[in-house]
Amino acid sequence: MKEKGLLIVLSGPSGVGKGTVRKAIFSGDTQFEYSISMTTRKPREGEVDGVDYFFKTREEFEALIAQDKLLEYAEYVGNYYGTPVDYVKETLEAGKDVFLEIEVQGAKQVRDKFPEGLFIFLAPPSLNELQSRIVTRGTETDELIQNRMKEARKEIELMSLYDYVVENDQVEAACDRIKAIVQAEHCRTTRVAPRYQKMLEVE
Ligand SMILES: Nc1nc2c(ncn2[C@@H]2O[C@H](COP(=O)(O)OP(=O)(O)O)[C@@H](O)[C@H]2O)c(=O)[nH]1
Ligand SMILES: Nc1ncnc2c1ncn2[C@@H]1O[C@H](COP(=O)(O)OP(=O)(O)O)[C@@H](O)[C@H]1O
Repeated sequence: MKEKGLLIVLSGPSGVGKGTVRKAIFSGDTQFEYSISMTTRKPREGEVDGVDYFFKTREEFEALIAQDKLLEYAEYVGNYYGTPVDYVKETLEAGKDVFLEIEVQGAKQVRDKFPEGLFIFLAPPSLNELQSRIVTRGTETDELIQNRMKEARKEIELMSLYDYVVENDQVEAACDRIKAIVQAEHCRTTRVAPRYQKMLEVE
């Protein structure tokens, strides 16, 4: 039987650079499969349906919730965001590592369903730097920026629920740390030993 893939959850406050780091990881050769989320948020300029997100109406999203089609979902700054469960399960079963980039409420739900997942918190070098990244991105109004900073403080307090904290000081350095953590997780005794146990049983 094929060994199941690893579920990797990258979370952290809005504006810390999750999207940037994730895109950098997926721009090169990668052994991960990215799970594209569903959202009721309107597309930003340049975002493509089925690439950045699956963009849904609230009615469509609520139907997915009712049909149990989401591994987790959360309402964040007025919009729904959720992870399609079938894609995640099928990809893990196929032995591939699945990479989720989600906010903290969703990460907590995934932790309950997949305690064996690898939970990584992306942290900003400082709160000032976080705010200036959100402002520089220029996609939010002043009111939304204040909302996101309030959320960010609550999220940083939940850091200790994660297995690892990666500081996003430099994008490339953060990517390298994430890849190194995943490599180490693949070598964890509790993951590898069952395979050897099976070998011993056969021989
Ligand atoms: N719970 C959950 N959060 C998600 C999902 N997809 C994206 N998010 C998070 O929702 C938040 C808002 O995302 P977005 O509107 O794209 O703005 P961002 O702050 O630029 O990433 C971010 O923290 C994302 O990581 C998902 O499927 N589930
Ligand atoms: N390591 C970094 N150093 C400086 N700026 C960064 C870094 N990582 C991301 N950024 C910038 O911060 C802003 C927010 O990044 P983004 O990936 O949209 O965050 P998130 O997906 O967490 O909301 C963007 O303008 C991005 O270019």
